[in-house]
Amino acid sequence: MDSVIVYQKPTSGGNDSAKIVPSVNKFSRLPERSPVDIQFENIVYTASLGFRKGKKKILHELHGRFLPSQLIAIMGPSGAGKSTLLDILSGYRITGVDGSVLVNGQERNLEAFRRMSCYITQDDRLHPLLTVQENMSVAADLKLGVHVHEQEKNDIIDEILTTLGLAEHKKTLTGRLSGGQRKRLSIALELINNPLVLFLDEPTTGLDSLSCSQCVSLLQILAHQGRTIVCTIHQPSASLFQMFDHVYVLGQGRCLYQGATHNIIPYLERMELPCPQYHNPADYVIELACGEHGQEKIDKMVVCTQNGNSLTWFKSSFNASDPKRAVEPMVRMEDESRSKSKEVKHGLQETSQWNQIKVLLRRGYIKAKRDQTMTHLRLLVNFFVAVMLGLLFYGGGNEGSRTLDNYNLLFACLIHNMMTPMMITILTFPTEMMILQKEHFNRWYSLKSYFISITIVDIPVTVVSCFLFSILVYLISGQPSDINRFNMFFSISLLIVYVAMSFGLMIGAIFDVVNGTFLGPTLSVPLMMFAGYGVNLRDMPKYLKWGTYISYLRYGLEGYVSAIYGYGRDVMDCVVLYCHYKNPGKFLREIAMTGDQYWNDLIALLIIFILFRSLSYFLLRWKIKAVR
Ligand SMILES: Nc1ncnc2c1ncn2[C@@H]1O[C@H](COP(=O)(O)OP(=O)(O)OP(=O)(O)O)[C@@H](O)[C@H]1O
Repeated sequence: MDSVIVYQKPTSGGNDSAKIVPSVNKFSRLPERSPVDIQFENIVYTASLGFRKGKKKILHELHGRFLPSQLIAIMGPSGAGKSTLLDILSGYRITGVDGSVLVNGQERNLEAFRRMSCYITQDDRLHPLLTVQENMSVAADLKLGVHVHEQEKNDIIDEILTTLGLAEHKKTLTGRLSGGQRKRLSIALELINNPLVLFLDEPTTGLDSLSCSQCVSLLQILAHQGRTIVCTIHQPSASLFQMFDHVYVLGQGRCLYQGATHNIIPYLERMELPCPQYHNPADYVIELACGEHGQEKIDKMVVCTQNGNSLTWFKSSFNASDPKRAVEPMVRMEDESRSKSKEVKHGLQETSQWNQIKVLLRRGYIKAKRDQTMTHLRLLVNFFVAVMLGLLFYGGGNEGSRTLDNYNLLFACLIHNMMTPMMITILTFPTEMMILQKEHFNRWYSLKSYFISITIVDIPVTVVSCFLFSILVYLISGQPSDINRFNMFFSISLLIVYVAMSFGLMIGAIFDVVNGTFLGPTLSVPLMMFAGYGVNLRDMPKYLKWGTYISYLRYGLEGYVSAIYGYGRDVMDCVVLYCHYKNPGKFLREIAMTGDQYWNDLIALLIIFILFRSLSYFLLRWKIKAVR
């Protein structure tokens, strides 16, 4: 039966959270599949503390059962293991985990389970440069597939946004939404494919009390429609606490209470730990879990709940030994997942790789258009640096007395083309990585589709900014008026930019912004040393020669020199009495370059680019698995 959802559109501007007033509004998209009963037994989580530092047991042989159509709170003091338990139940954390998770009475099939569940992280990992509508439409295109008609997708989006009180913010950029609105959008995005199970890590953190109760009452409604909704929550107010149907209290990685919310007071009385009058039971139970009333009280509670195994305090209507309920839905669930896998052959994702790439390219294009750093600033920086370098070395390109200056200019161009794209990638990718982890785990797209799309989407801005830089520097500094030489100069610049970006991607995929910003330039210094600029390639000590083969800057510099001075360039002008290097051949001999290595350098750069790109893909794949 369809249930009723309760949000009314605000009537005028101002703080909308104060105006989302319950009203009658039908949320027709009820779960079409059977409800999900989650049971877990003997869950142990052991975290590795690092090389030779041993291990730490975080969760201790936990048991528990979460029923469908209930809003469940995992509560406990900070560090009790709430997020860890949620990660394990959602299937996000798989390393270091022992014990079993049962879905409708049968061992969980992680793939089938992921198809019907979603995980909403504590920090709202959203694309700030997309509007609410754009975010929703990308999610719909990725999660509903191409067989769903556009109009149907829009109806679904409208319904969800209206339900969650976001309809009037459709055109607002996500970055400008309030904390509560962002939280609701995070939920809205995952509701698009109508999951049966929702896991939310601290959905109320950072929200004011009204937004908190709105968020929880929304979850309550969604749960009562047949979904199983599990949230971690820190220390709810008394009124918020009452909104949950079921509570699971954790302390020191063990279960102190599991049962209906209204049974917690009788439970505490039975334990001879009565909740003081006028005291919020949630506060009191957290005090107990913290050990404020003594360690023996914690131990006593763990024994009484059998570490989560006891079902005594579940609501009275619950019948644990209903075999029909335990098996039948699971059979249907398996059937659904089988029939689904017959019609969709895209791995865990709902749509084909081609569609994923298409949608991600569309999203990438919108982001690039609005991005101040990656697009506008990048174009501006290239323009200004090119003009400044051009003016500094004005007209020196064909002047025999300034050959060494011109060589310095080529090196400066090399460093610019390396540093700017590398640093931008190192600084921006870790934020993208957080969103990628969430969206990839929630099966929006495969890593391959994501990687292909970020490689393609950046091409126009990269090519335009590199071309702008190259042509300005080339013309202002008076390099040879030869279109072939310019093309050679531009091609080397573009390859250096791409190699540097891939290098930045490798660092950004593994390290955070702080470590990445340190490592990027630090690792680039030896590469500069081996470029053959300070110490030329002939004078490089034998035992360090290998460095010149692996430094992509060496191929860049050699390629530039070949483009400008190689291939039989004529003697240059000389406006003073004596120009030592007016003969390009003499200059090339002096810097130990032959000037005819352009194609070798180009191929070497291409190979390094392909190598770095492939490596960054594998590092990304490894990182995504390693965090789990
Ligand atoms: N990979 C890890 N290595 C070492 N310790 C870990 C690791 N993961 C979790 N822990 C520890 O396990 C404990 C539980 O962490 P968890 O994040 O689950 O707590 P929590 O109850 O969600 O806390 P909070 O409410 O503060 O978020 C903490 O003491 C944490 O330091």
